[in-house]
Amino acid sequence: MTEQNNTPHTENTPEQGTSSIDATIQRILAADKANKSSNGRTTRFVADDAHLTSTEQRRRSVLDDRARELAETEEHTEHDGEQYDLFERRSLRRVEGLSTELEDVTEVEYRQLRLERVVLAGLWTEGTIAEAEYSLRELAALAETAGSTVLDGFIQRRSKPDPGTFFGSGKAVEIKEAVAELGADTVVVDSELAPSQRRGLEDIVKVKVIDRTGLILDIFAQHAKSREGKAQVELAQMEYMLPRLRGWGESLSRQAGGRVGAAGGGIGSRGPGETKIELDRRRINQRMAKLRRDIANMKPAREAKRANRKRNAVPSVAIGGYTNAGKSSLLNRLTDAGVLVENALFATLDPTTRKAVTPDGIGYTLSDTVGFVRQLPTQLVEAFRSTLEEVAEADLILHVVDASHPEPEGQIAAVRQVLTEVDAHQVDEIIVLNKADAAESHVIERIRRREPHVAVVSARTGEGIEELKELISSSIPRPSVPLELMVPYADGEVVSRLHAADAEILSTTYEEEGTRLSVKVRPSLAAELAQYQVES
Ligand SMILES: Nc1nc2c(ncn2[C@@H]2O[C@H](COP(=O)(O)OP(=O)(O)OP(=O)(O)O)[C@@H](O)[C@H]2O)c(=O)[nH]1
Ligand SMILES: [Mg+2]
Repeated sequence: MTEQNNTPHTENTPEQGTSSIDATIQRILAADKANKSSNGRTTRFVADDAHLTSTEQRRRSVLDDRARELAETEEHTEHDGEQYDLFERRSLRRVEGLSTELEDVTEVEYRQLRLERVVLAGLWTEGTIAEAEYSLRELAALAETAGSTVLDGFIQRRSKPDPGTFFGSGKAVEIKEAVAELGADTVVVDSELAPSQRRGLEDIVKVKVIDRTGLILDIFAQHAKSREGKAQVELAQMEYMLPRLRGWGESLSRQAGGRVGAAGGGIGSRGPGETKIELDRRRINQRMAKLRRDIANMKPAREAKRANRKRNAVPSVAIGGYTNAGKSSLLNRLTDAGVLVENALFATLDPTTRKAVTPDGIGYTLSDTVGFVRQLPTQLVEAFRSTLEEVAEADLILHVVDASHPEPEGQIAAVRQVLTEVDAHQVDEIIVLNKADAAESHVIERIRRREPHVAVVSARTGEGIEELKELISSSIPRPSVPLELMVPYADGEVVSRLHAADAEILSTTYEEEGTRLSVKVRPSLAAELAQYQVES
């Protein structure tokens, strides 16, 4: 990414907007303030901490677990959480405490914005308030992973997003107020925004607005290491950026240029600006075409490897699951792979494949994959399709679940949705409930009851790992050709090979002429062993 500043730069200084829009907002704000001081009150939003892991507690301390209501009146109580109508009217909850540095992914190579201090905002349209809070807390973790500091977070109860400003202009003004008060430079919204909604909201809050998709793309961009991974992320970013090209910074630059009327357009959005956007668009399209070609060219190498594994009939096991569930830790536990384990979201983007053996000596491959997350951007699923398809071709999926999460069901569902999108849903699956050392037993029991194939493990302590190995062993395709062999002692390496390779050794006896073995092997190996075959 280079900093080119082709588009007018957005500065986040409060005094910048001097247009009529700004004046209007100031007026609304002043009126709102007056309103508030007459009946405003702040309460703490208390949640049950007992089930949290240390990670979540740390995260919470950043959030300070405060969800305050901004537009609140005297008669409001916590029970209003269940009263939809009340929430409709005054429903902006606030959760404090976040900051970072974030590269503006929607501007890939066009502009780089540093985001240091962010405010989060999400809509609570369905489910429980607890679920809405998990989602916002996850957004906080994502923002921190991207390098931001989270200052505060808000949840608004609303049946559906406002088409113009997502939160509705009234609530947006409240967010603006919080942004100004906290000195935030960015608002991160916990959904994907339509380009017009992002613009509408940016118009009001007066700082940069990015959405969940943009944030996740940014993390992927920071973490991609392989050439293929980088190309895939860049392609996803461009796909995301293209329809939003008009958007970034436009609202503020439009004001700077003196906006005429409220109907859009006006000075600064036509003429050279328009030409520039067309140029950008063409450049991006060209670049995307090149990326697609590059990615397609990288595919054969991986396919060749895969074909090789298939030819040798080595069973493949894919580790999949929600981000931070402990997939890499499990791979390390099962194979000593030494893969990076990090308490960070999307630590792994490039799939790692390692050899592993079952306790009775059957070889298989084990691959770590990119983690999933709720609302994984479709652009990413598309761009990473070739990587994800590897999961679809596996013989078995170890679906790793963070059992220390109070409600892992939502994560399980999110993962399965992505698996379905890449046609991996018909592959055999073992639910691996990881982090058993930190999990609540009732959560484990609940999932055990729901799921047919469950293993409970702790990649950290090693608990349950042996049982998981047995389960993998009985779930992968086993060698199927029974052979009776007599191997002369002079050909000792054949016996060691049988031990090392993919054979099930049922019995071994040492006789005069050599070693007699009763084995089961894969068809390819059976052909090679024909010369040693004897009657049983
Ligand atoms: N308490 C506990 N923590 C664990 C366990 N397994 C993994 N962790 C922690 O969970 C965090 C994430 O582990 P990773 O193995 O990097 O998770 P991942 O699923 O590969 O994550 P991404 O690659 O980011 O999607 C790390 O801080 C691990 O130390 C476990 O069994 N118990
Ligand atoms: Mg990982």
